Amino acid sequence: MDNDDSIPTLVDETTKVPVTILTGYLGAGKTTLLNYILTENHQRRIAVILNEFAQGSAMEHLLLTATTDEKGGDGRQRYEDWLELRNGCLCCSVKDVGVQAIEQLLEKRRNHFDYILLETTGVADPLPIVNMFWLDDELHSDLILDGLITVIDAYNGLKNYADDRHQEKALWSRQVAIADVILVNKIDLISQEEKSKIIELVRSINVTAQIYETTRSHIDLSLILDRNAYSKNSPPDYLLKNIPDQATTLIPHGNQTLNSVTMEFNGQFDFDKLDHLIIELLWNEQTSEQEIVRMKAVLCCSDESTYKLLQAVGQMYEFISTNEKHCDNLRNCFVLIGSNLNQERLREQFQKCLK
Ligand SMILES: Nc1nc2c(ncn2[C@@H]2O[C@H](COP(=O)(O)OP(=O)(O)OP(=O)(O)O)[C@@H](O)[C@H]2O)c(=O)[nH]1
Repeated sequence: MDNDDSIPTLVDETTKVPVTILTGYLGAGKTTLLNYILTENHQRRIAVILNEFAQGSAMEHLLLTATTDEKGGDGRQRYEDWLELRNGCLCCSVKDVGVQAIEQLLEKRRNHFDYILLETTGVADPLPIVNMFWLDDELHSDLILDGLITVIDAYNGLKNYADDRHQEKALWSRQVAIADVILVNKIDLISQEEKSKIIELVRSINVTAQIYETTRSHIDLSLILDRNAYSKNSPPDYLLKNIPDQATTLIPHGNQTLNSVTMEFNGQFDFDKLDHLIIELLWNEQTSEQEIVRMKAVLCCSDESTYKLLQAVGQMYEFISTNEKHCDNLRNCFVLIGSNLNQERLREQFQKCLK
């Protein structure tokens, strides 16, 4: 079957409001980045949402600070709204209350903003928040996940990494692991040698993220906003280029060892088998030792003439059909990031799903 027929069933992404999630350890430079974006941005009307977890109360507060150019001139206004909401179910088939609240805000402030930046607290595990925006098309949400930016304090990065061993979940490394874009900030405070070390560490955890070195979080905004990282429109060849088949060096990590595994296969996959394997890996084989936190792939399936993309964050995953024909170039590239990943075993498991 030629899957071109299935593409119209996908929602029209152009009418949705993109959400970029901003994460990073305490003092890394997130607020500095937000201020920079709100000052420099001339393309988008951005709403900033600060996410704070009130420990123990099961209540979540969302503080919205939006900068909007209401009068079309220089009449920039800032306003704040507090939302209080109960923590919701992190399930892709039920809309999270956080998402509903943001949609209501969108409704209330219609025409006031067309882009959302959601800042998580410095000690937050970003996975549940990313999963909150992992929305099935059938839910007809106005929101669409656009990307995940992690800001790193280059000066304290190695120490933050070392401190991970005292944490149950190695939060600093997880923030690095699931990012699409990583800003290695405070570059002004470190030497060339220190810079190489921190970048090598970051790259060893996440092989695919775009890494930018910044001072005071200054960055060309076109590199971090409107990235379409989870869209059917993201070009399939971004993974097919320059991704070597390898497992990054395992880095001892106390309780956990986070690494990336990249694999290339030639041929076509049996979609049902592959889908089954992904469920196994993400739902049934997640243990405290081995956990996949991020997966991306470009692949060819036997019943389709176009490339498919696979995106997974935590336990949420989706296959996205693209318009790009693979012709006879049957390359398949997979990137998996997680703790204690065994490349040999994974390779065997994927190999068995080939036709
Ligand atoms: N030297 C230097 N200082 C920076 C840089 N970026 C930010 N800072 C300073 O670092 C401090 C922390 O920056 P913030 O932007 O508040 O960091 P944050 O990530 O929002 O911190 P939390 O709100 O605690 O999570 C501030 O005093 C900033 O002025 C940088 O590139 N170089």
